[in-house]
Amino acid sequence: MPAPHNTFKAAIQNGESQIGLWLGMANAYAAEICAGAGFDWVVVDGEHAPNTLPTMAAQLQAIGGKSHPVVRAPIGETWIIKQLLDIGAQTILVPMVETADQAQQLVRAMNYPPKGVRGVGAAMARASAFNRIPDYLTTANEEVCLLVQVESRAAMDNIEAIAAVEGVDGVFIGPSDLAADMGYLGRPGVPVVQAAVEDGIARILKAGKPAGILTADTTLAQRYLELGATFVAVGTDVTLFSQATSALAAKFKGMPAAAPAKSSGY
Ligand SMILES: O=C(O)C(=O)C[C@H](O)[C@@H](O)CO
Repeated sequence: MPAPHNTFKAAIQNGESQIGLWLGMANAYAAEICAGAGFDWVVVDGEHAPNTLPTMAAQLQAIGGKSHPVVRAPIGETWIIKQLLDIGAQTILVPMVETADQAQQLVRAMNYPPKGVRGVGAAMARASAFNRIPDYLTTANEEVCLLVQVESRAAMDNIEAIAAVEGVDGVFIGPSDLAADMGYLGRPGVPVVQAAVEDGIARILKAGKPAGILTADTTLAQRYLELGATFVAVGTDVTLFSQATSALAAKFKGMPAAAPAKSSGY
């Protein structure tokens, strides 16, 4: 019995659009609700949400097979990736990747020897169904999926080199951090940033790798899909919840509905 088949990895490799939602509430109940909404993938965010390994594990259990969980590491450290894989994440999103060397290190972190340096602890790991998947160790490498984030000018300059690294399964553009690095903090929608994003998507695709992004702007999301982006997240649980509760309170309290912050793009 092999490691679970990574349907998300297969889908993006086949060019099948995957629509996602970002999870920032760091809560298993909220994750279960969102996973049942119908999104192809959901991001358990270890970078910007108040998550710990136990909270991320609980969310993976709650999500179950309702949607494909993509777990974002807080940073691309080998030991962190090892722990995320062991709690059962098969698809890992790593922020702030700027060079091919970094990407190569991340590929090694994702894979068991001899391909990589992932530590062998599967006998105690949720990833192996607590040692109930007899062939986990010999099949796991095929089913992990590494998504790297390019979100700075330096990273954008290196897109081809990063995408060319064998074992990088997708390249995600981070528009908020890219805008900040370009001098447009909080303004990912300005034309010069959008031009860089569109150029980046085209170059990722030309390099033969799936492209991904996050935007809560429906028009932009459709544009990115038309440009060929494959894994596109179209909102976050936090923003949806915050805006819906504010609007409901305003409706009954006779308050003016607060305009959602335009600074994030999601
Ligand atoms: O820089 C970005 O944009 C991203 O990395 C995506 C979102 O901002 C994400 O960080 C939401 O928390």
